[in-house]
Amino acid sequence: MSHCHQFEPLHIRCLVIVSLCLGLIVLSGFFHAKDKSYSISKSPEELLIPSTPCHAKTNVMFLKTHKTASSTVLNIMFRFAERYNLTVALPADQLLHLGYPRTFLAQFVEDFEAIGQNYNIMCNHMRFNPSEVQKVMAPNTFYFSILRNPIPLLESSYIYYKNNVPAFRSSRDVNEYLASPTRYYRPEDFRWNIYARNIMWFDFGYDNNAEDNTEYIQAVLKEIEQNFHLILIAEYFDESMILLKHVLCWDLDDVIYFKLNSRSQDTVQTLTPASEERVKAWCSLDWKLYLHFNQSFWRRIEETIGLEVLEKEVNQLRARQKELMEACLLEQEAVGKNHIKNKAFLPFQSGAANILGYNLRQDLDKRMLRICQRMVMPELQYTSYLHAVQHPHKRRKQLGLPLLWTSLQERMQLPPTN
Ligand SMILES: Nc1ncnc2c1ncn2[C@@H]1O[C@H](COP(=O)(O)OS(=O)(=O)O)[C@@H](OP(=O)(O)O)[C@H]1O
Repeated sequence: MSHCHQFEPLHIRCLVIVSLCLGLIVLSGFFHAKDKSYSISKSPEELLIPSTPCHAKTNVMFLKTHKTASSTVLNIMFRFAERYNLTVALPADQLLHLGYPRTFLAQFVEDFEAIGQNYNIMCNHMRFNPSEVQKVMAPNTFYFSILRNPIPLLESSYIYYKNNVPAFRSSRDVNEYLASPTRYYRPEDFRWNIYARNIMWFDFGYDNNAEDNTEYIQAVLKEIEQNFHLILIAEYFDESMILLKHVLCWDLDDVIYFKLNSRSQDTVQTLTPASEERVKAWCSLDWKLYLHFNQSFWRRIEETIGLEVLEKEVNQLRARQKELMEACLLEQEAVGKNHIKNKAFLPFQSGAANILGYNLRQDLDKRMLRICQRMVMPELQYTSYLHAVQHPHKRRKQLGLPLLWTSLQERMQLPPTN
């Protein structure tokens, strides 16, 4: 600073620099006025360019399809709901899903009779039924969903539902099942066999055993395009999050995530090339659904943000994710079910899968603990927790997990619910 007093031009330059800095600080405060729940360093470039000049959309419906990375999206949605104090359309009473696999009805939502069409967020599993969803969600709601390549999806589904799906139970492994699916699959076993064929088609509300007919498929694709504003692709999860963030006008921080509901590598089976081809034929409705929306996903990127911005922002997302993982996690990765120390964070285990979870660092202060807990909170625990917060007078959901709610809450050190 002493240089500033020596030479007049330098003095003026210093003044200009100081006022510029002050201006920047004020501006950055203005553009980032929304409560940032954790502070991750921002580059000077980011401070100069306001990331959200538009208005964040807060009425959002996410159709949670099965085995498509949808639990990670649900966690993002729940955190967003908490940040803005939004009302979530949660499963009623002891339901953990919105009536799935029954076709959705508004009465499956907790307190629908009292709250009516005033929910902001809806994202638990359901079988889509637009007219009933519209009774719950406001007319200006944004609808989106996610699809995954049916080949890895079927393998994931096979392992996860191994013990429940008759078609899976009676085959030795996924390759054997795919070698002659009709030997194991009986459409009459409707309740469980939905996971064994065209599960995404079913989740969108259609008949997963329908004939593969071009006219019918085109009609369904058109209807989905009318009902949904955006369809994401699990294989391009980070790209999907960036597109979502732009379309919803959310902050980058809103779409930072830790991968949830993944499996240990030793519970993944390898499909033979022949099996991969068979999935395309056996699940041809899902295959066509996926091909169609994979194309429109990339078209949408080109029409909106473009590949250059996409790449830049995907890198930013990964950098922030890494920062947050270092801040929150004991190990820098997900760990097997037997290595999860705090059983309150144990994800629901199913079939032959070892579903991974996370261990938090021991030295987190209160604020970071709150943030990190939410990043790793599995679907059922988070659903149950939000249900208790939103509906304090209702009976708490019995999770069927080893812990009772009270000890779950104590161990997670979550804030009181009323
Ligand atoms: N971010 C991200 N990117 C790519 N893939 C991801 C991501 N998050 C979760 N996953 C994978 O999604 C599978 C779990 O899907 P769901 O959470 O939808 O399953 S569930 O229906 O709710 O049980 C599960 O797949 P499998 O591991 O093959 O079973 C997860 O690994």
